[in-house]
Amino acid sequence: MVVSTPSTASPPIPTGVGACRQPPRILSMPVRRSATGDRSGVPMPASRDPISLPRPLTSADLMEPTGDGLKVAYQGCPGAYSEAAAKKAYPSCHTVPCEYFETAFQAVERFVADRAVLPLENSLGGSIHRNYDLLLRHRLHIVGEVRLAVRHCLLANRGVKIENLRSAMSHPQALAQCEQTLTKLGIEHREAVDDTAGAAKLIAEQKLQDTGAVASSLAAQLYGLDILAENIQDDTDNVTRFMMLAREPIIPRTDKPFKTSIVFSLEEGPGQLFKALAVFALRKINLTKMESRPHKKRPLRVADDNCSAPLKHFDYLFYVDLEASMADPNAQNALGNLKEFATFLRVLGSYPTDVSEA
Ligand SMILES: O=C(O)C(=O)Cc1ccccc1
Repeated sequence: MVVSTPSTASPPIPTGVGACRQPPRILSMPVRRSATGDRSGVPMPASRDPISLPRPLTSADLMEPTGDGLKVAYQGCPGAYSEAAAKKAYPSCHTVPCEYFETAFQAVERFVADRAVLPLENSLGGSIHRNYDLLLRHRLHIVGEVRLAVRHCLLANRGVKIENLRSAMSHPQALAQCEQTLTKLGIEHREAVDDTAGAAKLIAEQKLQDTGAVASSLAAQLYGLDILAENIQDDTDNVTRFMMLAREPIIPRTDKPFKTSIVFSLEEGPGQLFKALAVFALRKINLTKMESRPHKKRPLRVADDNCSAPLKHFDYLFYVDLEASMADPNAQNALGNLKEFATFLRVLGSYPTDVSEA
């Protein structure tokens, strides 16, 4: 097998189920870096020096990298929780702050970044629906999940006391997660902004005296704010689940716990959803999450290989997470069966389950 290196892309990450199962025999490995300098854990010699000649790829090289040199795009300012999630997934990555989620997706699509990180659900606030829609409108693949314990702090400019605060500024999810505590502290008004760290930055830059930010302790440090209260979320078990997205899927495995995220739509009619769920129940595949999104009035341009894909109308879209790997024939059969009657089906990704402490 000859490994080819794409001219502009990252080093080759094999695509498709079952690709590269055998340890590859390398005949030649061109010395080339991508425009973004992506190294993704694949050996890339810098010169013809015999000491730095390429070593054969191992299966470890084909796993998700831990992040050395990897660029990970996230929505928000430095100190946002999404950045912490990126660091948890890829400890030695470079994080790339982006103004909007859309920008983070585009950064990966245009090879400016290698991964995007996206918050999808929270143990208190539930699903972040807008981000589910983004997954469908773009062609990125879920390659990992990270569960992050979110501990909110109340931040304010030096010298400001809690009694001086009339307003709390943050991401809407963060404000919702602290609603009762903020009210108990006597803070009446809420101001929603795009991200928690962005609130901290704005309060510091504008030297606001009557507004506090709900954000991380790291944001306090980065923007020179005082921490007036810690752990202000209404529920101590406040966990957010983030997804890691990439241009190419990873090779699913069966030697460790994997999840597979899918989205599908069905014909209208009695029993359709029952039939869809039976596909998994009959094969003893556990579902860890299910979300339905009404779409009757909102046509969707679903990303596929044809960029001029027509708008499609779905009554409902069902997002389901399966406790199964796409490398498992049982899961492949289940999806094959679902495809027979679903009006639309897309596998968003098959990725290792985050079994670490949140
Ligand atoms: O605004 C942030 O810091 C984010 O990363 C989004 C978010 C907001 C609240 C909880 C978890 C993630």
